[in-house]
Amino acid sequence: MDPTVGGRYRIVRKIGSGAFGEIYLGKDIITNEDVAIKLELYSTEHPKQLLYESKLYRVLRGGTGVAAAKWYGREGDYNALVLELLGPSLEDLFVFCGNKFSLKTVLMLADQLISRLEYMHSRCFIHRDIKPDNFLMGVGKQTSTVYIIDFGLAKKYRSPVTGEHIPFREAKNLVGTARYVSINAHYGREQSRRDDLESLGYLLMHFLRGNLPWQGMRAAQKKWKDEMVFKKKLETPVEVLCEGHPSEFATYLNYCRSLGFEDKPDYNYLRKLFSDLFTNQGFRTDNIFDWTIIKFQQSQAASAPPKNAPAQAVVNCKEVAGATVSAQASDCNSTYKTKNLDSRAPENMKATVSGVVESSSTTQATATSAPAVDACTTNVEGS
Ligand SMILES: Nc1ncnc2c1ncn2[C@@H]1O[C@H](COP(=O)(O)OP(=O)(O)OP(=O)(O)O)[C@@H](O)[C@H]1O
Repeated sequence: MDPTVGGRYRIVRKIGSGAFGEIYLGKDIITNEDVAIKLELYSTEHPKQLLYESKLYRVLRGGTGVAAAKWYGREGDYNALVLELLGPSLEDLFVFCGNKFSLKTVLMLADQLISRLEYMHSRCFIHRDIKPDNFLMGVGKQTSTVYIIDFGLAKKYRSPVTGEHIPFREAKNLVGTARYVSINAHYGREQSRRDDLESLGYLLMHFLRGNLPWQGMRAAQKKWKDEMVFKKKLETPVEVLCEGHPSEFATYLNYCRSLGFEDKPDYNYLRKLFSDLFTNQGFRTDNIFDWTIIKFQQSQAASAPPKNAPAQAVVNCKEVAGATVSAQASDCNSTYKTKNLDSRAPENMKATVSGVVESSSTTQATATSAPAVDACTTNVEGS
């Protein structure tokens, strides 16, 4: 195909892939700015997926932690969506940091992640696929900002005009990623705001603990594996899941699980829960994440024999490592990428001789459960 998209964005190289298409590093030939270009074959089974996502980007436009969508259209055999280029995902960074984040990093992330969900919910949509791969750090001046991506499974949960909530339903197919979905989603109940927040609770515990009790389950079929994950999730009391960690995490999860289907979550309460803990721990709001420190230590080790005292290192790393992380991120995060790009193959390609292994891959919505977004887009933008 033509290496230029929309007459303005030159495709440079592939940087990722997902269930519905591939993502490329691109360059705006007018401004010279780096961009991300998401491509979907026009004749795929889900030909409207990228169009749907482009509409979500329009609905969410202008929100903190939402990438700017620059262009959407057809280019040859492809649909293309040009986006602001972002940095590494929280999954990349989690692996980079040795499959664990410190309490400080988790609390700094929690604050932003709750706000991302609150914003999306305020625009009438739920995400339905909360997982570490779907949060990316920004680049340049935004290296400390968490961005929310992948709106392929997002669903309008209320009318932007009347405020009417979608009805409660049961016997729905599982939508999302088994490892992180809420218990209600496992039961086949229609998801709402509470489910995004409960998923976020599992994600935070995953970061803190380094794993979740229902990880790594094996079964011959994905359906059975999901059942095993569900069973283990049900059998694990919140207090056991959060054992050895500050009680605020159990409070968070119990609160999410206690919400009714249509309830508006008290986002301020949840943020305060974690910000009070942050303060009580004596942490400082300095945007120094675990990966910032590791990058700083690596750059120190590479340049000179490290003689600095640890305290000195922390003081310096904000300036120094901030720049380093930024430089790496704009180079498409090669430093942080630990996964083979092709490891993002759809679930059915991951079955092994011994069966399906529990992983963090997404279960896609069926065509009927992915709603049309046009009405909301028009209304939200018109309101
Ligand atoms: N704006 C962006 N800048 C840089 N990289 C991006 C951007 N958007 C997405 N990516 C990368 O491309 C990958 C695939 O993107 P995305 O998750 O949106 O696609 P998908 O086809 O919906 O994938 P999935 O199978 O996870 O649902 C992401 O994991 C991320 O690494």
